[in-house]
Amino acid sequence: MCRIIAIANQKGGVGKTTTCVNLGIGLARAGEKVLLVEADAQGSMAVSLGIQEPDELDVTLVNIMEKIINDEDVEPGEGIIHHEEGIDFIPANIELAGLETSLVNVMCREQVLRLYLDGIKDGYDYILIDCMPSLGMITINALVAADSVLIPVEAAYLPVKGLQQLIKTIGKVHRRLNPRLSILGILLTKVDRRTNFAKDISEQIREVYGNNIHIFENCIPMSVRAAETTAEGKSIYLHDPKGIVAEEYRHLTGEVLADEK
Ligand SMILES: Nc1ncnc2c1ncn2[C@@H]1O[C@H](COP(=O)(O)OP(=O)(O)OP(=O)(O)O)[C@@H](O)[C@H]1O
Ligand SMILES: [Mg+2]
Repeated sequence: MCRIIAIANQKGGVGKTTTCVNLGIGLARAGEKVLLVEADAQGSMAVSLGIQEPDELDVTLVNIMEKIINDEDVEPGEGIIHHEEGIDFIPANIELAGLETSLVNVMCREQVLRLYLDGIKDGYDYILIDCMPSLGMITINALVAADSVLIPVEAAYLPVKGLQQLIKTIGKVHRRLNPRLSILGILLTKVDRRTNFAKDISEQIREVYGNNIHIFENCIPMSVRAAETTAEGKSIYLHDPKGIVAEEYRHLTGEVLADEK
């Protein structure tokens, strides 16, 4: 059965896209069939996967969502790009911002992405959705389509306030629109191992949420190697296979695989 995981945090630059790409390719390297969906007008996932000018793409998630909105058929495989590292992906670009605005007047506007993924999910073991840094209608679409949410949190400041808003939104979507939705866990990212931030933040999150929310055992260190992958257009497993970031993303992949389906 396919598991759909939204990677979300309305705070920008916390490592959502980096995690989506490296968890996705990690799962593919473990033999799983994986689709990555970019739900972000910035197009950074497309760039991270080697597409230099996402705004020049002819077919993106936007065209596919427009077809669903207009009740038109989507061809099998339409808009899906095969990546040499063993995953499929659907990129997005700036046009997604326009679509978000026009969703206001659409019937079932929260369900558009779910309707699309319902039609293709049988072909995949995992679908990961890379969300944008906002809690707008496209992110709500991702939460409605998902089974669970992975929340990357940057371990550089005390993030509980922003997390509360995100967790409240996830709760609301769970109650009103998608009873399947759960929180897969919080992943600490960009951890500076010379400081105690990661430990402090884990403790602070546990104080506020008790053991209700899983915090992944491993965390992703701050490393220029991770930052370089974005520009290189390849995963950390190719860019720096023996480094600590690749090792931590392999651990995360193992934890996600071990999580009961
Ligand atoms: N572990 C890391 N160490 C150092 N830099 C990192 C790490 N992970 C990601 N980065 C860099 O930080 C920046 C933000 O990362 P990323 O794009 O993954 O975050 P994001 O949450 O998707 O951002 P946005 O909210 O804009 O979509 C990028 O330049 C990326 O290369
Ligand atoms: Mg991103």
